[in-house]
Amino acid sequence: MDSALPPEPYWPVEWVEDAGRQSHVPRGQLRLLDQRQLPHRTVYETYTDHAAVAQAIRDMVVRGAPAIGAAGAYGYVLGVRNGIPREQVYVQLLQSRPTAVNLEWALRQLHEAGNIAADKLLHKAHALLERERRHNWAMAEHGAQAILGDARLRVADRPLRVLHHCNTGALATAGWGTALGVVRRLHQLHPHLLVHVNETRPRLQGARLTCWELGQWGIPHRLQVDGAVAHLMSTGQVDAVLVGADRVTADASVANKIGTLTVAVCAAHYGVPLYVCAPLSTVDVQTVRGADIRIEERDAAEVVNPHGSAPDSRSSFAPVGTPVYNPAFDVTPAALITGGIVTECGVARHLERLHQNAEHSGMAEQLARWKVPGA
Ligand SMILES: CSC[C@@H](O)[C@@H](O)C(=O)COP(=O)(O)O
Repeated sequence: MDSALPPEPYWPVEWVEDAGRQSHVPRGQLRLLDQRQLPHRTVYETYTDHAAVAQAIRDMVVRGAPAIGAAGAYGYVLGVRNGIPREQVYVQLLQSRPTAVNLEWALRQLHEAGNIAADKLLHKAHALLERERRHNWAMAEHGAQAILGDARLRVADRPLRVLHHCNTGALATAGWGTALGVVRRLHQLHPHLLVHVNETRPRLQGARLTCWELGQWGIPHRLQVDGAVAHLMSTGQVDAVLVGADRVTADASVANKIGTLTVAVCAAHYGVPLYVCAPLSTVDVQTVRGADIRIEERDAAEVVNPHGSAPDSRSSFAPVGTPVYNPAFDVTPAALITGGIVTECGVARHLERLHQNAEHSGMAEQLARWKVPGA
């Protein structure tokens, strides 16, 4: 496999340099693809201050754990460039969304670098994004090989059928993708593939974004409502489940988009292997148990109106004023992750290999404390 990540037709998070001469003050702006408008409109917005970036993350202009990490890093650069106190910039960005650890991880890389100049911070943000993209690519290879090597998944006379929840493609990662990155690589190696796409209520990341990306990549797919999962599995229509993660704790619990736990329970019940695909930047060993993860609760409008705007009597599914509970994520315990956790260093069933390959010295120590399913 070529080690260079192929270019994407679109970059959801990108720093755009201003024309003109270089200076020690980083010129340029952050450009985000407004994911709220997909699949029908491809609109880019530009950002020159950190508060607007924090708002864009909150409003899900950009979403997906690694992508909000990258956007947050560039937001931090903008804040420092604009002379705002670093602590204020850090806290404001950090508070934009609480569950995905990648945002905190990326912000800390910059905030803990000390009082360095904004142009040096910009280099760090670029390096961070490049590294995430490379890791996605490595993860795709590990995941695809693991699935092709999984004896339970050897099918000859029909497509290999994988189920995916939410969106974990290039849009969610600012690069190749995590779980969908594995799907992309799998499709290159084994084109006889069908992806069952969960629509992913309430924000419909599956229907709007995953179907859009799979369509661009030419990967066969079919959309279903989230409630169809048990039926699909009970009728033998799913060979494996692939999902991403927003935070993986020390006990290998996985926070991911609401509905993942339902998929995992069904998969375990019907003996369908479930793979979680996440870079090590999503592993948070400081959080010991899944129950300790802070789950973001979002606005009621998202549940009663698929476009998320304040519902009126015409746009609301439910009677106006209906009380709503809208947790954005749930937590799947390690016992239900029956395939493994795919990272850029290998599949977490094989802990020894993870240690050997861990790129960063500190990571090996962290992984030693990480209890991995099946290890
Ligand atoms: C590579 S993305 C992994 C997760 O971030 C993804 O599965 C997810 O839950 C995204 O949630 P979102 O609320 O759209 O940001």
